[in-house]
Amino acid sequence: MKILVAGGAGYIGSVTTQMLCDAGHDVVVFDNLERGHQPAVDPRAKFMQGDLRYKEDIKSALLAERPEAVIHFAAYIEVGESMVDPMPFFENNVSGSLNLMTAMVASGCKKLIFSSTCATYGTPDRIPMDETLPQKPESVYGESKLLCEKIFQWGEKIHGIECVFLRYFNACGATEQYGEAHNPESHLIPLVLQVAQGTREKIFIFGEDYETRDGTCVRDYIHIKDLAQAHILALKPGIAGAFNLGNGDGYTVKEVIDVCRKVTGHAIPAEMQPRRAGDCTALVADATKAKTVLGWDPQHADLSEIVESAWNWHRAHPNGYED
Ligand SMILES: NC(=O)c1ccc[n+]([C@@H]2O[C@H](COP(=O)([O-])OP(=O)(O)OC[C@H]3O[C@@H](n4cnc5c(N)ncnc54)[C@H](O)[C@@H]3O)[C@@H](O)[C@H]2O)c1
Ligand SMILES: O=c1ccn([C@@H]2O[C@H](COP(=O)(O)OP(=O)(O)O[C@H]3O[C@H](CO)[C@H](O)[C@H](O)[C@H]3O)[C@@H](O)[C@H]2O)c(=O)[nH]1
Repeated sequence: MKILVAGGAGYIGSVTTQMLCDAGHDVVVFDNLERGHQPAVDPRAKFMQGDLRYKEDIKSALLAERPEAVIHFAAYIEVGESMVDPMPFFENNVSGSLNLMTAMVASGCKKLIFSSTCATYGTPDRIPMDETLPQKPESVYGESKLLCEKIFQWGEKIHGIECVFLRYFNACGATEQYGEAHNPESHLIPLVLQVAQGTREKIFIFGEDYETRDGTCVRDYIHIKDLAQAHILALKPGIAGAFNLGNGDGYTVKEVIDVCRKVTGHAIPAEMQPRRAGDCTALVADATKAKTVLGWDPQHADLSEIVESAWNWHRAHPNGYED
């Protein structure tokens, strides 16, 4: 298939592009490079620099390329940042998505796969979390993603654009070629690995007073190769709706740091800090629907293996994509 990947120069987009190319798809990456890296774009894909906030950029890209499907990763992604400076999240995530859907209608593209998130649920009433839970986001980031889902649902109903919402839990890990290089970095595992690499003195733990087994937040960490695989499966005609993507194993922040200590052999000093605004207590997936409907079969569920893949990438690329 011919596929346009919006945000394909970013972390999850780069690995998904790599795996789409491996599977023989014809890929066009559309990215403004504000948070992504051109060297992270698989050379087998065509690269187009453009910004979803500018209607004409995406409309002309879709009219020129006429992809059969769009995979949409392009967004601002940090929960903490969204609680300090909220409006850019609505501008980029919501109006960018609105412009994308408008351009898809104009170009006749009938399939969208959207990077949604477990942050759209907020702290759930029960764990593990399936797709029937109410969506009550606790952060601006989560709210912005929920608004996108709603826009896309109307696009599906009225314009017949088949929409898949992949609600990821916490993406992590790397392939040999592509890994996580956000600047500044905010995600737990790469920050912990920076301590092991000696570029950061210690890791701050945001909150020790949550109602969890050791007081720190619980998350479900999922390898980006497994995430990427779900996008490929979701391309199949007839697949639509929301799918939670996680392993179903919850790890506290302290447990993640311990796994990183074992993998790296580094002591990794940690210091307690107050809670970070917008963080939910515990988010763990029930991915039964993805397994049964998509045929999704995650292959890299072991957290030590995930951390090891990230550690290998960071050691091979100590300056991320800046070399
Ligand atoms: N990383 C996670 O754990 C996680 C979890 C759940 C959902 N998600 C979602 O997955 C998607 C990808 O996340 P990521 O970690 O790869 O993020 P990322 O920041 O690495 O990648 C996002 C990419 O989109 C591009 N982009 C942003 N706004 C753009 C715009 N207006 N026009 C064109 N390009 C634009 C950036 O330059 C970047 O290359 C995001 O939508 C995010 O909300 C991520
Ligand atoms: O220096 C740090 C960084 C993070 N954490 C904690 O580690 C956990 C994971 O935090 P991340 O920043 O790595 O990930 P988030 O769970 O905040 O967010 C990720 O998953 C979300 C869904 O929950 C969103 O989709 C978002 O895009 C994606 O970045 C949280 O409890 C956070 O408070 C720390 O204690 N110290």
